[in-house]
Amino acid sequence: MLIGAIGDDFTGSADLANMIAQAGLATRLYAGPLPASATDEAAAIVALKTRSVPVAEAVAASRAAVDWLLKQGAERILFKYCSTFDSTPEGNIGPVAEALADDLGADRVLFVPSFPTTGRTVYQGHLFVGDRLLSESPLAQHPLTPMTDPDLRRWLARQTSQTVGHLPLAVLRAENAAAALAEADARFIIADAIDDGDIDRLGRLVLDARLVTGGSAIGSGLARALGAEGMARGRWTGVDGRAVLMAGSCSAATLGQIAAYDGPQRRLSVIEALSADDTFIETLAAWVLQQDRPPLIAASSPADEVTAAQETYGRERVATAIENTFARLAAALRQHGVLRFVVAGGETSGAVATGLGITSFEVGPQIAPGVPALTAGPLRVALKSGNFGGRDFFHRALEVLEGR
Ligand SMILES: Nc1ncnc2c1ncn2[C@@H]1O[C@H](COP(=O)(O)OP(=O)(O)OP(=O)(O)O)[C@@H](O)[C@H]1O
Ligand SMILES: O=C(O)[C@@H](O)C(=O)CO
Repeated sequence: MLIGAIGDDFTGSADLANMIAQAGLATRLYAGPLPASATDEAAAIVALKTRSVPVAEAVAASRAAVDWLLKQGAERILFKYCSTFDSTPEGNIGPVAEALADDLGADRVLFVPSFPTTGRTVYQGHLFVGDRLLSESPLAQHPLTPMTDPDLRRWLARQTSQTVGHLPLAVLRAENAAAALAEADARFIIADAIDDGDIDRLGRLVLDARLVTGGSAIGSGLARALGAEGMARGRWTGVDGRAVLMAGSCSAATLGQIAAYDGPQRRLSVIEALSADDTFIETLAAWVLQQDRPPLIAASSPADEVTAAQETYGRERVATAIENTFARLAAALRQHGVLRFVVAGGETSGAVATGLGITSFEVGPQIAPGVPALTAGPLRVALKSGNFGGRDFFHRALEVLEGR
């Protein structure tokens, strides 16, 4: 296993799997109880749910997953977090990186959140989303991990007792970058990177490191540095079976994709989700099966409606009810022979994968930057982070899952 990786959320892990697979490595995404032994793919990604859980829980789950990867023969470890460095002053990026660095005996660890294709870049130690500083982007208002400081050196330093340094762009692009890095007097180093050339430079720099951390782009830089391009890849085949689309993400991108989808649509209301019994699930499944074209079921609402529902019923309660409804619906539809599932939203995707009883996926072609087509037995699945994909994402996903 050339790359063993953990991701701190579900669709972020799928994003990483996509980037590594696109670079040419056969890749498997694990998303549930880990099997006794891994299959023989060159890259394995374990999807965790550690971004917003208490620090100790995140550290324990990450260490256990890395231990499993090492037992499967992983030659190097990649810790994937969000390209917008989603975390709080307590963690979880710093504490998890610290525990892994200790376990792996890594005396220098690079932090590479940059994902240039999606406009997330780091320059002078500051993270940009498009042409805005992170703290002036919508991420500053994130409900769980508000990113109010764009200086990643300062942000990471709050989360860890390790020394935090910086690899400036000019040094990265110079001939002697490796020597300069070797002499850095900090254990944790935030790396500048503003384009894919920088990502490739960083991929080469970390080739011999036991541990690297970052967004999904460094996964592809590393894979390319490993010469992945020439390696054999699994053959993707689509399926032309029944399909369903499910949206639980309320991001602006997902709301636009729902508005643009011209197939049959049905809303799943908060009230319905809170009181969903078996009869409701079967009725919803029957509606899906009656449609001539792939139908979309969406709970997604604009921010003010989400806030109102959360204030009335409780944030956790609403989220869990909607996620459980999608999970049960997916299980029922699977029983009725649905083979293609397209899901929008990280938490929603995790719930649906669990409902379908999937514990690992083979990674296929890219549907959109950050979103791969996935195979699990006879099923073809697309799991999309809230903010990813163009307006025609749902159509595009159905086409790719069908093999077109
Ligand atoms: N109408 C609604 N009112 C309140 N909560 C909702 C509503 N619709 C969906 N939700 C909940 O909002 C959450 C959306 O999170 P999810 O991770 O699926 O999407 P996201 O945050 O856009 O995606 P990502 O984490 O990939 O960026 C889920 O827990 C979902 O159940
Ligand atoms: O890195 C990203 O932007 C995504 O993979 C992600 O983790 C979104 O939550």
